[in-house]
Amino acid sequence: MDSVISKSIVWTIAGSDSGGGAGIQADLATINDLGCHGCTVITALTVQNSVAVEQVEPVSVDLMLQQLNCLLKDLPPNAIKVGLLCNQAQVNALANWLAIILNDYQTRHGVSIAVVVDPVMVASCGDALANGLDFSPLTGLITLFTPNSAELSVLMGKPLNTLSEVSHAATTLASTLGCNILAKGGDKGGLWHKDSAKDLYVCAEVDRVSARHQHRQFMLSSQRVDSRNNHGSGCSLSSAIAAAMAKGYVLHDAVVIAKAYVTAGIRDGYQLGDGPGPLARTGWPKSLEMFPSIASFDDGPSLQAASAFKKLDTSIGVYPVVSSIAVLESLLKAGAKTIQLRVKSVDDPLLEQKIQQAISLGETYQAQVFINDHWQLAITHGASGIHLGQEDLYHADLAVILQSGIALGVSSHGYFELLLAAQIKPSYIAVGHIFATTTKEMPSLPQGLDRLRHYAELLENHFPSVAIGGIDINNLAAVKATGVNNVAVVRAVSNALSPADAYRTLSQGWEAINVTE
Ligand SMILES: Cc1ncc(COP(=O)(O)OP(=O)(O)O)c(N)n1
Ligand SMILES: Cc1nc(C(=O)O)sc1CCOP(=O)(O)O
Ligand SMILES: [Mg+2]
Repeated sequence: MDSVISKSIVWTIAGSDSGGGAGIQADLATINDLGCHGCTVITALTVQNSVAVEQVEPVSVDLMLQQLNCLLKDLPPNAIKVGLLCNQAQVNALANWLAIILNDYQTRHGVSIAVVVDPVMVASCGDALANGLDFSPLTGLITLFTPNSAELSVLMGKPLNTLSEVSHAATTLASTLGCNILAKGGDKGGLWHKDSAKDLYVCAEVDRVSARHQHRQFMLSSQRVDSRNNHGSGCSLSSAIAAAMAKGYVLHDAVVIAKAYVTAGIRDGYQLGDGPGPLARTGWPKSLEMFPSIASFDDGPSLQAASAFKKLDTSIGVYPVVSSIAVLESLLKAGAKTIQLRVKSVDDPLLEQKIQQAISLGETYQAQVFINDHWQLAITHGASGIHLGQEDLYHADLAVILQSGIALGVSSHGYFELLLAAQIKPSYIAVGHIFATTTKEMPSLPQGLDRLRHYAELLENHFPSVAIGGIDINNLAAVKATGVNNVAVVRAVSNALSPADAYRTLSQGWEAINVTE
């Protein structure tokens, strides 16, 4: 019997690099390395090695369209990366084709296909590949456009020497092309920095991410790797973004995954010819150190803490999140040593009283009581900890919480938010929602167990991890098998006939599950 392997499909519409370091060849290496299947629509044959581009021969528009139509019949894409387009006829034809196909997919299947466009103009050896193209026919069809500083400058028709000039240009381009922009700073333009590889991410509108992270500009900085073996880094970055989106990651996550992938690839890159060598292929990024730091590049606050928040006194295990003081007390009696009070009604007249009672019960039962959201009241009444979501972080005074010596837990929903949370150096990081939940409306989709495994691995040896969302006795073993350290539960305990019994069963179940490597 044929084995059934389900792989996301990424198309790369780009030029062949006979030297194998960039173009279609780098795209395929990246797409395969990140666990997707790559299909190619070749726009040009380039005659090049690591030192020079000797010839560029565009394919005809007809041949480009034949490749697109042939693939569409049998291997439809989950995401598309566009690299070298050689002439205006190719841009126009691709734009017309995409306009019909993307619209058709949206109407017939309710699916939007991500399109990542890397406007290739110059090879890493410095030789020109394409020039003077007008990308405006692609307006409204692109998810992310990824020019480097030199390309952005050509597109805007003026030099961009400072960060604010780059930001202004990227914002203008985002609005004219109707897309998000990743302005890359690797090429010694206005974003270049000798110690860090900085990219400016201009988020216009991104599906399924917190409203807090929309319409924002972020500076993504990775440690600059001092290597000239970076041939194909732009191609690898854009195809890695497309691959991550094909796997269902939101754009914010795809961008940081791709940046980590390229940083690791340059770190281990190697020389083959006399010019810049290719990136190493290091697989799905698993080490937190490879990921960029994220800073606001607009009027939003940058999430950084001067030092680490208090370490947890004990490991948590099953972490009940409750709204009722009666339930909280019954769970403390049943042996819960870490618990959260989560009162969401904004005008609850008993809010402060409930917080005081919860904290005092925690003292009675020698348990850590975390207070959700209400950080000032938590400090005033001496809680063990505070839990804040990504949105809450923008209202809270992290310096004051740090100074109070109280533990801080932070929520995250994907790689981007996990990195923001990690920058604060909290006491634990929660990742959610793992399964569907009715407890709370979420902008994001459920993360699922495969992603939880990635997050748990990324956080290991850095921060305790907590999984939340739809966790109950039926999926407890599968959740623990991901390597996550703790689980937070709302309905599985609070909606039970006896919350105390439900807690005991979950907690004993959790402790009894042996996780083997
Ligand atoms: C352990 C844990 N994880 C996540 C959350 C959710 O926090 P937040 O995103 O701020 O949402 P609200 O709970 O405030 O609705 C949590 N409370 N606890
Ligand atoms: C409060 C909360 N925060 C989530 C997150 O993903 O940040 S999911 C969630 C609800 C969890 O409830 P239940 O265990 O009933 O599914
Ligand atoms: Mg909150």
